[in-house]
Amino acid sequence: MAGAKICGLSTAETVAAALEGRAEFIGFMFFPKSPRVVDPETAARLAAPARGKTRIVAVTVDSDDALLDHLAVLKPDLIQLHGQETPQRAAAIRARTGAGLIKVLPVATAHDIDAANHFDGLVEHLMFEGRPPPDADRPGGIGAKFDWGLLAGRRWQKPHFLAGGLNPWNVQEALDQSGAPIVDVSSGVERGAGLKDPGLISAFLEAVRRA
Ligand SMILES: O=C(O)c1ccccc1NCC(=O)[C@H](O)[C@H](O)COP(=O)(O)O
Repeated sequence: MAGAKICGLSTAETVAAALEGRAEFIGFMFFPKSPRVVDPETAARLAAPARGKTRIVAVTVDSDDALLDHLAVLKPDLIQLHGQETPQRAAAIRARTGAGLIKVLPVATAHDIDAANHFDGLVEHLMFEGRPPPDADRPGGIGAKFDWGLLAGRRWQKPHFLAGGLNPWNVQEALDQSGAPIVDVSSGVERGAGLKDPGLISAFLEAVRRA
């Protein structure tokens, strides 16, 4: 069975829905322009009932060291690198924080997937997400899909994530086409910008379980 991550949580009700549906990962967003942004103290409060039951992920975009240090109040299991971080910067973040890393690679073509080789073994998980259009105001969480078949038969040292444009109605097809071991969703379980819906979270996790 595939694993699932529910990303961009900002309320106790939606954290509870993710836990109830047995999400393996939950994500909190620390990119200031995101409609899902929370501060580290709020994330720590929301994450308290989840600790030890699921893996807690802090999503960052080309973060400076001050934010990384501030994330200590959350004690994330993993830090998601969603910007232009190089392998050298990823190694420095791992050393500074002691957290495992998820490195996100934006994908439009098969060539984009090769970039993963620079991070394989260095990070705990790779994540492949549809490449946002050039005029997007943020590098993720906008429902951008790619050809899921590009991942078929591909494996790296640790299980990888598929992300971008998934929802309760297409996740089975995405898993069938990609063979991805873990899926990640944000806007596909929302009823409005940044507003996660507990019912959609449950439906997504149920669809992953059934796939
Ligand atoms: O969610 C955001 O606003 C965001 C901003 C900047 C970087 C990353 C962001 N989100 C990351 C994610 O939530 C995941 O990549 C997500 O699974 C994919 O988003 P979606 O296509 O909306 O499901």
